[in-house]
Amino acid sequence: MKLGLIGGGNIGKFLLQSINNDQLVDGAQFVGLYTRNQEKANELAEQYDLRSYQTIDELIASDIDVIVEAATVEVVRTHAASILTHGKDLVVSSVGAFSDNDYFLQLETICKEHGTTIHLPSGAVGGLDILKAAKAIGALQEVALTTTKPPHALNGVSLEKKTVLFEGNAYEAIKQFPKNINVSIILSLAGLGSKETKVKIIADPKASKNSHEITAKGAFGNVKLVVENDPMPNNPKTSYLAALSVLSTLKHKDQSIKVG
Ligand SMILES: NC(=O)C1=CN([C@@H]2O[C@H](COP(=O)(O)OP(=O)(O)OC[C@H]3O[C@@H](n4cnc5c(N)ncnc54)[C@H](O)[C@@H]3O)[C@@H](O)[C@H]2O)C=CC1
Ligand SMILES: O=C([O-])CC(=O)C(=O)O
Repeated sequence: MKLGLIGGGNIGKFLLQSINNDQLVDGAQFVGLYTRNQEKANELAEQYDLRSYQTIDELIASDIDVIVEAATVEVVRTHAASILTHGKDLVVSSVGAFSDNDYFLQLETICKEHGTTIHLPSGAVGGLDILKAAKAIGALQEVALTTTKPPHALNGVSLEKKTVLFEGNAYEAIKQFPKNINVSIILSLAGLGSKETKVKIIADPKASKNSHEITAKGAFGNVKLVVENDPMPNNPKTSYLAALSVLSTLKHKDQSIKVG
């Protein structure tokens, strides 16, 4: 499996190290990369033995099977359709790009026309299996997410006390916090949609972890799940689990037996 990477930040570098160096995904290798900073791109290309491209379009046109995005919501919105029409599968980190249902359906149609697949990893949360199972018979009634992070992992403002920065639905949350609340959109996609998924974002100067509390109820009963994430060393905004989940998606992509 020949992989192309967009984005050479935290998640991108973790994937390069895990796949090209540590060979954690059988038969897979990153062979091409685009990231915004060309100097950085060339350094990574040399370090991990792959080709760096000047534009995303050139990377898309190259001889690869799968594009892995680890950049921004905007990059996904701009390039996903082109990636899929070029016959490449797409693995997305910035799942917030799928907050709009019409856009989601548009891409689904493109996938069907071109025989391609979009993979959306669970990211820094869990519990998607429960939401999907309950939704299958329309038995899901309510989903809410409360995300608590230290202020420096949110808007960077220094705060003396715990402060609610946002309260509303996932659709508005990702507009205001595109680098912080992708998790609300994966929960929306598994469950009730971005307009019906409740979100609260709290900055807590005493917090050392990125925590996500998910509650849901329906005909199945109810669930409460708290994920207390350690941040990645070089980007406190991103939890380690988010990077692990992208790696896991790649590891299981073509497996014959699917778990969950
Ligand atoms: N699904 C989830 O649960 C989570 C998703 N994320 C999202 O994953 C994405 C990647 O996260 P990190 O690696 O931690 O971010 P990062 O900020 O460390 O790295 C982003 C990389 O993308 C590059 N970039 C920015 N704009 C670009 C453009 N227009 N074209 C190409 N490259 C561009 C930057 O230069 C940087 O190398 C972010 O959108 C982040 O919000 C992060 C955590 C959890
Ligand atoms: O990494 C996390 O804990 C969550 C995050 O940034 C996001 O969902 O965008």
